[in-house]
Amino acid sequence: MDDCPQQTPLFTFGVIADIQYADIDDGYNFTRTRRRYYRSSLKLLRNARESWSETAVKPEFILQLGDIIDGFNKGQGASDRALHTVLREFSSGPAELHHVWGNHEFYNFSRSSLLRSQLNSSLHHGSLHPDSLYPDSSSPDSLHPYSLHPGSSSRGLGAQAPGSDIYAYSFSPCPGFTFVVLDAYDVSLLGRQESSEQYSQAMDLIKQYNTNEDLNCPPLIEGLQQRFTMFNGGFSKEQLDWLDSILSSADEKQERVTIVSHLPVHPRSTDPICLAWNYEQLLAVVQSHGSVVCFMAGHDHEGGYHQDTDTGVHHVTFEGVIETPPDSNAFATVSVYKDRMELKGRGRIADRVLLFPCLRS
Ligand SMILES: Nc1ncnc2c1ncn2[C@@H]1O[C@H](COP(=O)(O)OP(=O)(O)O)[C@@H](O)[C@H]1O
Repeated sequence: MDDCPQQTPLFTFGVIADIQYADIDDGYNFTRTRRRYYRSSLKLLRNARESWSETAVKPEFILQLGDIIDGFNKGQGASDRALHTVLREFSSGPAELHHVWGNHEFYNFSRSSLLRSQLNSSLHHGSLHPDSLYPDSSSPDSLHPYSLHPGSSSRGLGAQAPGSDIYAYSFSPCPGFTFVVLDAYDVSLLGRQESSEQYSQAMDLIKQYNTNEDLNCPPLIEGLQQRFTMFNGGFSKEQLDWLDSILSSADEKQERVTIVSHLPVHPRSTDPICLAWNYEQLLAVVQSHGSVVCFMAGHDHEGGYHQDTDTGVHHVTFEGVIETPPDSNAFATVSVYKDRMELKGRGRIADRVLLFPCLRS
């Protein structure tokens, strides 16, 4: 009997990426190779939400992997309205939300307003109030997420990244399992004030590789160096050190960890133009811990998958809603067992069984 796969999941969760809603006509990606369905993305989100509401085993939480609304909203003065529309669609869903931040979050909002918004799920997880997207902007510092210390709650919020404004935190939906939300634009030209030290450092870094006047234009047309564009970013040393400490603790407790980020970090799980700037450093941290089982990302709307041969870690890049035709879908429901995760994809997203690698001591 022991050899029979366990049939009842310990818990389930939903995943959706790159909704990029805007109340505008369809368009195309920059190279005009793929259609973007800006209004339809809301309908596909509704399909996902209805499916999650109707399933027998309700998801414990939903991972929204970033780019929830499109940057075009900003030019139309529609950022708040579009975000409100999308969050209202989510709010009737069955589960708490964990939001990841992507480049389009920063096209619409400043980092400081994001930290105070509903998109900071380390503050708001589980309770959506779409009528108050922007809590009082003079909210007291006591509301600031990083006033919390690295903790060890068995459910809900765990540790949060140090530093004044890094949006990264961990949570544990079930004993033995930890999820880590990473901030892939911690080192970036996006969301950083031009007068800031962080902006200067990001500019120094990108200019080592990209000499184009338009830094959104990749430095090369192929190869890994393409990733040094302004629509990507990376992880600071503080965030990497924080992740390292979270994973050390998970190793000790023999937990299984899933990391989520807008940007993918494995070159074989994505078009290299979508990789995080310092993906090698992130992979090195993951490699030095046995607890990580999966890395989930968005950004590359075509999706991708690779199981790292050294670590056994599954790198899943989810197909984006925005480039999914209205008669299809792009969301997933993941059932977690003690030895595996079963990913049930809908529409463009493939089904996968993600067996956990052996625990390393
Ligand atoms: N090859 C490119 N050259 C110049 N600008 C680009 C290029 N690709 C994307 N951009 C610009 O970068 C920004 C982000 O691109 P976009 O396709 O919207 O990103 P995403 O894939 O996250 O939706 C947009 O302003 C877009 O015009």
